[in-house]
Amino acid sequence: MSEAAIIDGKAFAARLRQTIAAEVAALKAEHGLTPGLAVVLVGEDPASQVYVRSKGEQTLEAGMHSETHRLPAETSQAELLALVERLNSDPAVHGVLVQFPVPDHISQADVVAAISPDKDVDGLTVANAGRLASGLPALTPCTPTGCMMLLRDQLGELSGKRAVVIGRSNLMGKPMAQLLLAADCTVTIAHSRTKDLPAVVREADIVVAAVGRPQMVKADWVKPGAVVIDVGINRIPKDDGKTRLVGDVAFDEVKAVASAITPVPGGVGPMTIACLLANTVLAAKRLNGIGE
Ligand SMILES: Nc1nc2c(c(=O)[nH]1)N[C@@H](CN(C=O)c1ccc(C(=O)N[C@@H](CCC(=O)O)C(=O)O)cc1)CN2
Repeated sequence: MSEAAIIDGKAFAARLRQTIAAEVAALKAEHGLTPGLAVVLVGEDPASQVYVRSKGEQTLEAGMHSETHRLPAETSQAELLALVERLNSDPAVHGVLVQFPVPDHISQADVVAAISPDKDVDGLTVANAGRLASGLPALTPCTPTGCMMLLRDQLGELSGKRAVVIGRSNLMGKPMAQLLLAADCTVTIAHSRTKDLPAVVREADIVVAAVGRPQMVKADWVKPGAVVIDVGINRIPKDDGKTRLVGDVAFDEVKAVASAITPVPGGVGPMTIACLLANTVLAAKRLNGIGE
């Protein structure tokens, strides 16, 4: 059997951003509407700082309004919620995102609950999660939305495929399973308590690994010909004392078995911010009564 195709998420995301920039230009010209995204970062987590900077840069590159609110780690929950409230009622802002993780003294659930569902470009509010689960139009979380785009591009029709999602987070595992279900896949959500995980994963035509355990999914877990989407972003030490980025999948061995696989880096990661821009445009259109 030949080696897996490597799914180039970086190139796909770059094309998606171009399409979004063209749509933004049309919205400005035809409706005088500039979609706006506000990103809030609390504290100085180094990875979050990089992601938030990229979000701001890519928002501007797409021709959109961008604002980044950097708050000190000691910011109280009340202060953060007051800022979210202000952004909820700011007409120049169509998407509000609070970067995670937030410091321990702040409740992530309370922050999500404060975001207006109409501006919830992370797709995390109960309203958007419920709409997705009910088959209603929703803003859907960015990383799973990006995974679906890569899967559709790779496989075309997803209906009838058996999919296993490893991980059950609100940001990734649960919405991924809902999106696959909406595409008529037969979906299993596996997690840390799943018995005989390798056997469960071996049933899948589509494997989505979002568990946060470096290189956990091995070659003998994967059905030959399956498509493997690796959502993990784990830094592991190298021999020279530096670190390198790996996913949740043992890439070098699994690529000999799968028909297609996303690399880390350069697979799913870049799709997250591209889909955030897409969600912001969608939110701006819905808030202004412009048809999709
Ligand atoms: N409010 C949110 N917080 C977080 C989210 C989210 O969707 N909403 N996701 C992650 C972080 N994230 C975006 O916020 C993100 C993660 C990874 C990438 C990416 O492009 N990764 C690159 C590698 C980058 C590196 O070297 O570290 C890749 O995989 O190629 C973009 C965005 C947690 N928080």
